[in-house]
Amino acid sequence: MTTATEVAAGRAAAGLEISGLHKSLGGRTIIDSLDLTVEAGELVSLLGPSGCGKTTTLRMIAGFLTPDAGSIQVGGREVVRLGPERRPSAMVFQNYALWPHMTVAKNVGFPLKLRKLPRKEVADRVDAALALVNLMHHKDSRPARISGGEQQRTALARALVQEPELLLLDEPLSNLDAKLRVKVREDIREIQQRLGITTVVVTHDQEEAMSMSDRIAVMNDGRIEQFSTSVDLYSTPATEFVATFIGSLNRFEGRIEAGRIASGSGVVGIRPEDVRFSADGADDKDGWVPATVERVVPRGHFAELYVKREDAELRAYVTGALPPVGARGHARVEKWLEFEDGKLVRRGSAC
Ligand SMILES: Nc1ncnc2c1ncn2[C@@H]1O[C@H](COP(=O)(O)OP(=O)(O)OP(=O)(O)O)[C@@H](O)[C@H]1O
Repeated sequence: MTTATEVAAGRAAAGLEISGLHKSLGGRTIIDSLDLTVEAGELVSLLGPSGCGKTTTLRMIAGFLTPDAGSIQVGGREVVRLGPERRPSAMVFQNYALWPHMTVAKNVGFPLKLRKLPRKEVADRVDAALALVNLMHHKDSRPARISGGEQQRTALARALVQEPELLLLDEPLSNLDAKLRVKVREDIREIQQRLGITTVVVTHDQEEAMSMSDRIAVMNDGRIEQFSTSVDLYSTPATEFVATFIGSLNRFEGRIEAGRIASGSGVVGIRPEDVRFSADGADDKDGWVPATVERVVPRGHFAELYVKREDAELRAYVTGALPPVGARGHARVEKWLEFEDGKLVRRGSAC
């Protein structure tokens, strides 16, 4: 029998290199000269709001949609003119696209059957793929009889059984409930790392992208705004769009002067965790400005405070003892981001 390790060994890690990708649909530019390099063995998410072109990009990588211009190379080989079945990639669709009349094993083995591989080899590779996603016990079940998470794993096994050099996942968790989503994304990441398989995931969920990916390509209106690690995107967003899309932001037109929001030409962005509230002790100096708590929203392990200062209303994330609504004290902005024409120009700090 083929083991999971052999499944992995059968797969050469290959990088993906996209350059100058362009696509118009219905007379409108959907993807505009997009470049993206994914290293061998890396998991990259395409993250962005609805309609920004994530799925269109993934479908072009998979070969289901032909670009108007551009190059797509997998492992250094140009694949842009090849049909999906001739590309070294396998895609897991958002709705899984399982055949209801076939068992889990038959579903998983189907791509190999199409390639007319010997029956014994198909059986061995199906077993190995099912073992990999921990589904051997459902081998003979039909899709309707297994859970959403198990259907997702069946679809994943059907992609992995093909030993692709590149794995493509379209919104892999969108049909699962919140709790299962966390478990399945951990499973996907674990399998992806164990196999070292180059993977591109489409998602509109920033938490999902941040928890799974080596790097994230943040897309906006058919372009990549920034391509980096989640830590870097969060701390040093290149644009106001990225800063607003990744995490939460207090946004003001103007600038920070002696710890206060003052009028000016730029834009100031302040992460809620960079706002401090103190109910006692602070003086009106070092950026501490008199403030009143207007709203307290418990969020589990932290709370969101809405504090009103003379210069602005700020959202702050706080932990520990919560002040009551109406409490007076001081609030201080510890760190902030400064943007001009939508681009980051400076990171400011009160210290
Ligand atoms: N066949 C088509 N004809 C015309 N416009 C299309 C076609 N397919 C997609 N589009 C448009 O292209 C844009 C990008 O669509 P795409 O599905 O790639 O977005 P997305 O980022 O994946 O969004 P979502 O998260 O909502 O799936 C959308 O404005 C969509 O309406």
